[in-house]
Amino acid sequence: MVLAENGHDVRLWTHHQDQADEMIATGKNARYLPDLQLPKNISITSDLALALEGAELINFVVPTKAMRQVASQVLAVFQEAGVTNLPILMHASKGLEQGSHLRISQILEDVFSPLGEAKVVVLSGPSHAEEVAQHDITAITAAGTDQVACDFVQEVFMNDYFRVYTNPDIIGVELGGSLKNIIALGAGALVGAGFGDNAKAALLTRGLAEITRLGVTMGANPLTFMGLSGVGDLVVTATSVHSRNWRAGQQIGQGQSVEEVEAHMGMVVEGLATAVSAYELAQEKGVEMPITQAIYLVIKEGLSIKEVVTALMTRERKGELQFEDNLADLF
Ligand SMILES: NC(=O)c1ccc[n+]([C@@H]2O[C@H](COP(=O)([O-])OP(=O)(O)OC[C@H]3O[C@@H](n4cnc5c(N)ncnc54)[C@H](O)[C@@H]3O)[C@@H](O)[C@H]2O)c1
Ligand SMILES: O=P(O)(O)OC[C@H](O)CO
Repeated sequence: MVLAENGHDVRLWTHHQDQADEMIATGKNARYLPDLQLPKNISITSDLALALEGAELINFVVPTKAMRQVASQVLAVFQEAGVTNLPILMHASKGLEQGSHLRISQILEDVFSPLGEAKVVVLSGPSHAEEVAQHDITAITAAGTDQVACDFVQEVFMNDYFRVYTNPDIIGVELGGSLKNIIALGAGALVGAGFGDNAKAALLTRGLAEITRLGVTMGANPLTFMGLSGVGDLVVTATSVHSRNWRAGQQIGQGQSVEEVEAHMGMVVEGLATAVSAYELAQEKGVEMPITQAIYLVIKEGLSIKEVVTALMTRERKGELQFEDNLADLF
């Protein structure tokens, strides 16, 4: 909707034929934004080849677990059409691939490698779709290693209610956006289990510390986690009723099983799968992530929120900074 309102011709592809038919007939997206009329310059189709023809920018926004499959479908269309020059590939999804622990841009680079080196940009930051669609003020980050591609994404998306900053640190931006969902689940779980504001503040702060710890190990710039895609997205997701991750956490904190919560949400709760991937990645890299581990134990071993909170609070004593730390050495 932002792109269309900025005057660009947009093609919206869905794999559900009936959803496409309904949107074409009504001009509305009844399932996601029932009260809003879609701009007229969005054409809707379930024909992927039609959606891709001549596109300058492709935006992938399917759940992480569907990303490789959908990207492979796009590759097949390109190969069939004899495309040799890849358009800019962009995504706005937040997660790590199960098993490989790859970031989304790495999945896209991998899938499209038969056609050469892909220019991938991620658009990530504090942004609930419901609020963007109503023109509420949003500021977000376009990150990638190709500056021209990032500038292009910034240019086409920016307007007076949607402000885009560029950032070359795609590792940090993708990890910030993915890992905050684990902490948002935890924040909802604390509320569901009856804990208060002190607990929430402690979780967000120590959550950001462990996100940064894994991020820096993976090659990110620590300052990215102080930005929109780091602390910004953490705050919006961990404190908002719009957040699926927060709501899922709240229900788990109230005693519902993970399976029940996932089945009833009707939309992806990325933090559940990301907690497992991030825990495995942290183990592999030898990075301490106690909150992620706690959420992992709730998901995989069925521990209750109260049990993991007690375990977190009674861990060995620590320093927030070390007495021998030099501020200049921290970054
Ligand atoms: N909703 C938001 O406000 C928001 C904001 C920023 C980022 N994100 C991220 O965007 C991604 C998608 O989130 P969403 O809220 O749109 O989730 P969603 O569960 O609503 O799924 C998005 C779309 O993907 C489609 N889809 C699912 N599996 C598919 C497959 N195998 N093939 C083709 N299409 C498939 C669904 O039908 C749906 O139309 C997530 O990674 C999420 O973290 C969402
Ligand atoms: O609804 P959630 O929890 O998937 O969060 C949506 C976005 O990531 C917020 O920026």
